[in-house]
Amino acid sequence: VAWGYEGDIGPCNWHKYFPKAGGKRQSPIDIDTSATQYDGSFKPLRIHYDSHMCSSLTNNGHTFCMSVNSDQCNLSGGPLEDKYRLLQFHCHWGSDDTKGSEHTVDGHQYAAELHLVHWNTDKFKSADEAIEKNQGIAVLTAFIKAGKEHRGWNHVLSHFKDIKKVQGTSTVNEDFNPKCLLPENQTDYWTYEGSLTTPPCHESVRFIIFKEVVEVSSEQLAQFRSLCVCSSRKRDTGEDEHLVDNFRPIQPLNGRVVKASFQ
Ligand SMILES: C[C@@H](NC(=O)c1ccc(Cl)c(S(N)(=O)=O)c1)c1ccccc1O
Ligand SMILES: [Zn+2]
Repeated sequence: VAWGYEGDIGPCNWHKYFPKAGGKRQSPIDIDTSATQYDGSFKPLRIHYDSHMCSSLTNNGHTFCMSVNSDQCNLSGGPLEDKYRLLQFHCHWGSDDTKGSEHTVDGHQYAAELHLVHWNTDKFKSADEAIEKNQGIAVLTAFIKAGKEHRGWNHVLSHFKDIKKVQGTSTVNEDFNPKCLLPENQTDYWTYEGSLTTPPCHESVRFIIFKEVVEVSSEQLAQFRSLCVCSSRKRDTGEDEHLVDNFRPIQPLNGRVVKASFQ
């Protein structure tokens, strides 16, 4: 079923075709820093990615998605009880630098948000199984704001011309380690239990959201916006429709508590 971020197929109607979108533990949420609870029991987060992973970059009409097929990119520790493997990473962004992130912090929205999606290899046999199950998915999340240029992002953006159109795919073989896209401080983060922020909105996700914000240049952010939604549907002026504002609105917390790894 076609879904999107505006009009009749937008987030307010997702629940009609994807019933879980109306659930009690949906994402994204606003992080009210005065209500977070410090949890001193978290072990150090262990993020072990190798860079010799062949991966492909695709424009799926909703975002760009760098899929990873390396069994050496693993995540464990922190709030996680099991070992998780990197499946893909993608971003959400806005039509200008004042909006674009899905989660907000004390009501503040950032220009973009990076999601590194991992699946639980201790409990499940495949990502397709894990994506529907509680504790199946862990997403490392970093906020992005406009500032100085980020050289690591250029490795990804350099492939965007190949995926400008929907279903465009480019193979990325160069030595690229997505760990370079994360902030330096990987000990301070918030974490809570939520859902996929896109249909089918399975309530299977543990979000781990770094407090430190990553900077990229405004020109790099503009490159995110250069992706096209679909080559077929041209606007009456004949120009491409760009993929922007692909962020879901804030969802009710419903009594969930956001834990903090720091005081
Ligand atoms: C947009 C893209 N979504 C994902 O691939 C996705 C998968 C897992 C997670 Cl955990 C997230 S998220 N945003 O919560 O981190 C997003 C998508 C494209 C096409 C069809 C369905 C579909 O879901
Ligand atoms: Zn996402």
